[in-house]
Amino acid sequence: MTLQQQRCEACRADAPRITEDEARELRPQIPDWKQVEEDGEEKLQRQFKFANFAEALAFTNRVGDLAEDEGHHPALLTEYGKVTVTWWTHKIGGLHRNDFICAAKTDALFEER
Ligand SMILES: C[C@H](O)[C@H](O)[C@H]1CNC2=NC(N)=NC(=O)C2=N1
Repeated sequence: MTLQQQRCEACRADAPRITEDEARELRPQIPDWKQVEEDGEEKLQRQFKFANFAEALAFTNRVGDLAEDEGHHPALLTEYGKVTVTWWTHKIGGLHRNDFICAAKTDALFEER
């Protein structure tokens, strides 16, 4: 199954961080995302461009709905014509498979907008 077809699992504090090998295998499915380190935590981040603020806000709310459906939540920065989405797993202070699934699902929302 592709990442977009998978569902997030309930993340637990003792959940395993994604391994470098797994990440390397999954990255081609989310080519527009970059892996960043912030406050010592690995995160996935992508900036989406829009025509104006209203479209950026509409997309923001759809990502919010996705987050609620999956029980997994991003950081969202909404600006005029831009939305920066950052996924990581707070409980483990780093990246879990869930974050790759949610990044792929976020791309699907952008593509079907
Ligand atoms: C109780 C609730 O399910 C947990 O706090 C969830 C909520 N959403 C979450 N989102 C993210 N990104 N990481 C988490 O660890 C997390 N935990």
